Amino acid sequence: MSDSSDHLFVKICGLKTERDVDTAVEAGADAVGFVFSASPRRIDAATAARLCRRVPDHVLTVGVFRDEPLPEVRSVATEAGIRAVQLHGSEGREYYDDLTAGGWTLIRAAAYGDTMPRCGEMGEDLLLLDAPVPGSGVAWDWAGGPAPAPGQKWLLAGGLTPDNVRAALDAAHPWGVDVSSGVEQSRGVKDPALITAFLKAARGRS
Ligand SMILES: O=C(O)c1ccccc1N[C@@H]1O[C@H](COP(=O)(O)O)[C@@H](O)[C@H]1O
Repeated sequence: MSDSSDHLFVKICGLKTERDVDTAVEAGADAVGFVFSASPRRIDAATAARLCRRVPDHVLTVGVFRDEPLPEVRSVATEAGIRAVQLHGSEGREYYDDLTAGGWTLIRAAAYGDTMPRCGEMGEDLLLLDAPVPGSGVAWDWAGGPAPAPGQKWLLAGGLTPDNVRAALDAAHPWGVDVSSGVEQSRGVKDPALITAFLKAARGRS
């Protein structure tokens, strides 16, 4: 993961095909995400393993989970060969400690709400602030409330698109962004042109 303060980290999530992965990598994504939870984007560990083999080392491979049992998370993450685990449910501290000990980078997803989480308080490496329903394509009020304290590593997600990502960055100043629905032609089906447009817009090259 790049630690450069002027580099915007961009994760493209919910990839299911070789074309999705190749497009995201060629467009300059820093991370690609594979969903292992109930979702139109869900893939199995064997498919993810095949896709991960196409991903160069400088791009982080992330598995997305939501309240699956810890042994299942470990087993799927191992078989898929992903390097990071993103947890979206009410997973306890034991998940973070166990998976950190196993060598995975941990991303903790939290819905934006009344209490502002702090990056690292569960042992995670990265915090992700999302809409209440993950993967719904619904945005939250990025500009309307408090953001994590400056200097924290956090990703903004929820309803981002090539058209609104610049405004979201200007309003919330996250360390990085994460998108799924906003780069799809239909629910669960990625659009290569939208993936490329999102990367260009996020990096200010539109
Ligand atoms: O994408 C899903 O279906 C999903 C399912 C379960 C947990 C997380 C999921 N996706 C995450 O949601 C955001 C992106 O949301 P959006 O579609 O761009 O609004 C991202 O963190 C995904 O990893």
